[in-house]
Amino acid sequence: MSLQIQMLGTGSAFAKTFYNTSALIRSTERNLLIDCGSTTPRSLYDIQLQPDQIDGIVISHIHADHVGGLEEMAFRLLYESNQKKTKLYLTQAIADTLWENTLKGGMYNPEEGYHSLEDYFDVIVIEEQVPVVIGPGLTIELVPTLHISCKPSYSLFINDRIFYSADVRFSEELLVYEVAAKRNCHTIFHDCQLSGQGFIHATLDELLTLPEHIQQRIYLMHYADNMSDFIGKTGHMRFAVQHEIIDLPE
Ligand SMILES: O=c1ccn([C@@H]2O[C@@H]3COP(=O)(O)O[C@H]3[C@H]2O)c(=O)[nH]1
Ligand SMILES: [Zn+2]
Ligand SMILES: [Zn+2]
Repeated sequence: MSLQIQMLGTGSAFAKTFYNTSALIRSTERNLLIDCGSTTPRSLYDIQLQPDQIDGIVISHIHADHVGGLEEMAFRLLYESNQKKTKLYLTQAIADTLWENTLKGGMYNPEEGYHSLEDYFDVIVIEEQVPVVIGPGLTIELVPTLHISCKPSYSLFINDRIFYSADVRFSEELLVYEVAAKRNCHTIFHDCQLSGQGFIHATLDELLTLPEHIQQRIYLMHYADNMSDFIGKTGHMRFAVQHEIIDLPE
């Protein structure tokens, strides 16, 4: 079973030379999008992938750099792809707030029969910390992690062996004990704030405190436009490169 991840974007919320951080998991039978930020539809256009070629979208939290492209995806499926609905994987906490506080403004249209998230997406509510089968050889698990204290936010385990942080504060406990020791993840995609204090994201300095054997598994993502100033200064960690396709071991 072949599994690949293609980084659709590797930039922070405010980056202008990189798209918002988002990834495409490509398994033999499924294309699963992790997050769909404001710039994600443009990135999909670059790689010649149409919205109707995406089998599902999993949402980590509702900042615009992670969900700002959902309205375009849904409207294009509706008006350009014969009312096709894509699967939307999220927790109940995210589902409630995503519609009421983010999408309803542009998408509520009772005259045409569009009242809720379910009118646009095939909504699949998933429990926290319960692996869900997406397709043959592909499972995901959403685990609650700390980003903005008042907002629900999740990181992902893919097939239990790949960790994708989305947006999190640095947590040595999570990375050393859960991700590395307990789950023995071979590949880690982690957000990285390159400079300044990390109030809501992991900073490069914090990630550099991790042991070498964990750093070696880390691809840095969600970085700012000055990323090139930090090439060679990331210890044993690599920068994920936009649009690169990474083969994931079994
Ligand atoms: O309490 C807050 C709320 C937001 N912000 C900024 O807005 C951005 C929103 O997307 P993000 O989560 O990728 O990154 C966030 C930060 O850059 C912040 O610094 N502190
Ligand atoms: Zn973000
Ligand atoms: Zn965020």
